[in-house]
Amino acid sequence: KVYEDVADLPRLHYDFVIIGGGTAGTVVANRLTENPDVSVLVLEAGVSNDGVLLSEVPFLLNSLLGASVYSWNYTTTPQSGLNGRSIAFPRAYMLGGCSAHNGMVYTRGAADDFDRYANLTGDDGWSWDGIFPYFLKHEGWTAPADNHDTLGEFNPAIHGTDGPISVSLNGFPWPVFEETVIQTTKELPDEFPFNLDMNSGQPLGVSWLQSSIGGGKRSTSVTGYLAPESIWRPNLHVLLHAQVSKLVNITHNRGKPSFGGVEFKFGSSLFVAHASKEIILSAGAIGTPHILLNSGIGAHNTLSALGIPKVVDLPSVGQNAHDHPFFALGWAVNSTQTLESITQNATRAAEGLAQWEASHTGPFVDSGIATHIAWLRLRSDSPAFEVHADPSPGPGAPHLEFLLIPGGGIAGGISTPGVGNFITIGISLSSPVSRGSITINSSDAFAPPLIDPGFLTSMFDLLALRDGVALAQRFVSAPVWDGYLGAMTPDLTGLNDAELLAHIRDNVGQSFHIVGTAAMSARGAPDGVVDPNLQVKGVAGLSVIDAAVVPIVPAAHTQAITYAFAERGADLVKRRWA
Ligand SMILES: Cc1cc2nc3c(=O)[nH]c(=O)nc-3n(C[C@H](O)[C@H](O)[C@H](O)COP(=O)(O)OP(=O)(O)OC[C@H]3O[C@@H](n4cnc5c(N)ncnc54)[C@H](O)[C@@H]3O)c2cc1C
Repeated sequence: KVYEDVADLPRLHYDFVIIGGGTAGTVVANRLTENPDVSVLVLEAGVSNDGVLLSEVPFLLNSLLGASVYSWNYTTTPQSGLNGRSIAFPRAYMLGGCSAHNGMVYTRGAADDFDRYANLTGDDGWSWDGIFPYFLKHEGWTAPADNHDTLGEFNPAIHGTDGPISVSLNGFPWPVFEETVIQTTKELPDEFPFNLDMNSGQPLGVSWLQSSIGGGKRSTSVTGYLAPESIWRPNLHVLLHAQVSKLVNITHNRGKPSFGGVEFKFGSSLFVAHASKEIILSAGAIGTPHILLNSGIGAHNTLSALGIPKVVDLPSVGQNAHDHPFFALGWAVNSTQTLESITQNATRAAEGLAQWEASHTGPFVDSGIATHIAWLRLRSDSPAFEVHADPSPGPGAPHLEFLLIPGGGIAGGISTPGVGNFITIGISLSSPVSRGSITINSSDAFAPPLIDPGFLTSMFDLLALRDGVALAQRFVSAPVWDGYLGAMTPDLTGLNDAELLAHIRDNVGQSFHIVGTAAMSARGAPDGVVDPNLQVKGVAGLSVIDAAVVPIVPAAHTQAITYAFAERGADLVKRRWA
């Protein structure tokens, strides 16, 4: 049951306390409470997602991201790689976490990404073959909202059909743009080959977009994992508006410190929830290291300077923060068939929403983020490789991602060229070298952490994005774009190299895929925060199960890996307590 008031919560003692009811936390809560003898409390700082239309309707994504009530409203530290800019850093503040608040793009990454995790951790369970069953387990493939013929748009053999998270192809067509993209794969097949399904572990090429949407509605970790059949289990309690500050009640268990309690604030009062078996941190790549640091788990020097009592010296906590830097190119087009036909036409927008409300069909069933995604490698003679060795995990993994968007002014306000009709190629660096950190500068556990994703601090990242700009221009140079494509907006064609690099630094944003801040590493490795079983090193009875454990960001948007890792993480916890 979901509780909105701590006074209604039946008790404060449970077998497991899960911190964060987000993408991963709800998966773990569901799986652990499949055993009726196990009791679980989920503490979620944010608000309810129940009936939040902005979250349910895929096309309202921009408004959702603009609504401060559903966000932690973070801002990064000044980014030296972005010419000193600080950028807004949205993170969901609601049940379901980022799954209720994200762009819904569903991509798994390259098999090479996962095989590298297996090598790094010495645990084959994190390899592509080890994780693949967990992709199938969480996924429930669903027909698109318009029930169009999907033959040739995906490979059914690699998708799950019975899992709780709906995944589908777009359910509203943009035929002129879609045909132009597909024709490009025929005219430039060596550089931009068609790939039937980018989620096979071999993503290279151009594929149709897949999203966590079912029946025209956003599918979230709440609609999937806290559906009525699980949320009414008597052994599962979820408390909203409960912000965790730190772990408390230290004892010792076989020579290791162990925390028996979780301190949280409800209203203006502090409470402690007790876990007799394990505390599971699922507060995400920002919240998890923040709570660890507040609890005395981190670099001793930093903690001492702030007067936080030291519990375990784990210098990797909060380090290794990284995301995919994102940059967009836009062009005017000679067609009225773009997203602007809705976003710049109040009558059509109102009709679209009314159609969605009546039948869950029409343009509002999709996010508008893309029709296709291209995953591409840099040329082997790229100047980027002169400043850094190839950071990609193998030849089957991309360096760059293109979101192919039938409009401008898309999610997050990435490109807002003004009145007219536009298309956008969103360029994201899939294999960033830059690293930053999540740190604290206060002993007040409720003070926000310092978020430094370290964007473009490596020259490799800047040069690779510059190659991305050239590749995007190459993409739209295929003959099929003649007569359709208008002027580039803003026009970068006249910039010299130094001006282009400066323009990239001035305009790069995030992809919202931060990971790595409580990274897993091999047992006995000097770095890392959790071992391959996701237990915090040097602490008893404490695990991390969320995107923070991913040691290197995959060439993918990060919700699919988070679901899959959470499913495996839940299995590991269950096995420990079987
Ligand atoms: C704006 C945005 C767009 C995105 N778009 C996509 C996309 O299109 N496709 C994709 O694959 N991925 C996308 N992502 C990334 C993806 O959604 C995340 O990587 C993934 O959902 C992270 O899951 P998580 O469980 O680690 O964290 P979250 O889902 O963020 O869950 C953490 C939860 O913990 C709660 N919490 C944090 N601190 C505390 C505390 N102290 N006390 C109590 N509760 C706390 C939070 O409120 C939150 O509910 C996007 C992310 C964002 C922010």
